[in-house]
Amino acid sequence: MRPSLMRSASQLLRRRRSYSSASGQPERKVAILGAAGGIGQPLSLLMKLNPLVSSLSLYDIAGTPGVAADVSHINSPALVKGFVGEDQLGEALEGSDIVIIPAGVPRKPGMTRDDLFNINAGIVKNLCTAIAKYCPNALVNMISNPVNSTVPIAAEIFKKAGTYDEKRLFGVTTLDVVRAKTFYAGKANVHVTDVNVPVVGGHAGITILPLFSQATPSTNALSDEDIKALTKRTQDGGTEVVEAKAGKGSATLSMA
Ligand SMILES: NC(=O)c1ccc[n+]([C@@H]2O[C@H](COP(=O)([O-])OP(=O)(O)OC[C@H]3O[C@@H](n4cnc5c(N)ncnc54)[C@H](O)[C@@H]3O)[C@@H](O)[C@H]2O)c1
Ligand SMILES: O=C(O)C[C@H](O)C(=O)O
Repeated sequence: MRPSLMRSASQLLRRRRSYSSASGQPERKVAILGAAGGIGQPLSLLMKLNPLVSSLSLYDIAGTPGVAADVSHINSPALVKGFVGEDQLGEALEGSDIVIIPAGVPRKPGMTRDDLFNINAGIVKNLCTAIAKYCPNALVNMISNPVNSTVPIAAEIFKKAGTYDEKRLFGVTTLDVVRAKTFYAGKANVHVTDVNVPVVGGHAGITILPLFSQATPSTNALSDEDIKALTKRTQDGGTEVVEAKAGKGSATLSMA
């Protein structure tokens, strides 16, 4: 699962050129499902600022008219449309090149990501069924937790619909890489923008495996104990934010 997990939406946007507009510029439609949520809103902002996006489709079960009106005033090329409720899901997805899914419930303190399974599995199942119908060739970025389970659920839905392509389905775990880089830079006292840390595995607790032995720039300044502590902090990064937000959700800004 990991090779697909590490790509960001902007990397995908650069790779994918589906069709060209009259101006000769590639046009790309991005749909965000769960666009009015804690992740959805800053993600909508970032996609609107991305010059590679020509059409931005913001879907949620509530709140998207306001988010779409707000984001649409930003003076960047993407044409923004808001869609609300299941009746408008098909229209929101139609023709999408990339679908990003932060729809679902976040953790509260004391919960594991697996505790979200029952509710988020159903949400993801419905959304992926619609993706298979309305934009079967889209690249799908799964953010909804538990990612270790929602990605296989999406895969099964797409297999059943006959649209599955392992190269088009991504679990978004970039946040683990972001955290590993930040924590390593702080401990090794190197500039964070110079840092690279590969992370393999999944996106929950000990399935998150940051490979600090492969980190660059390399350093002799870190002891085995330091590496253990960095590993644990990266694995528990989500919980650190959930506890700090004290019942008001999980990571949203670092995620987007
Ligand atoms: N992969 C990661 O690294 C990562 C990081 C942070 C959070 N998450 C996960 O992302 C999810 C969203 O987190 P959040 O903080 O944005 O939550 P949130 O509650 O702030 O927002 C979720 C949004 O999803 C919408 N929604 C619910 N059911 C829907 C449906 N059927 N169709 C469309 N939209 C629907 C809600 O209306 C809400 O606007 C959670 O499951 C969380 O655990 C993943
Ligand atoms: O920890 C969570 O519940 C949200 C997300 O998966 C994270 O890593 O921050």
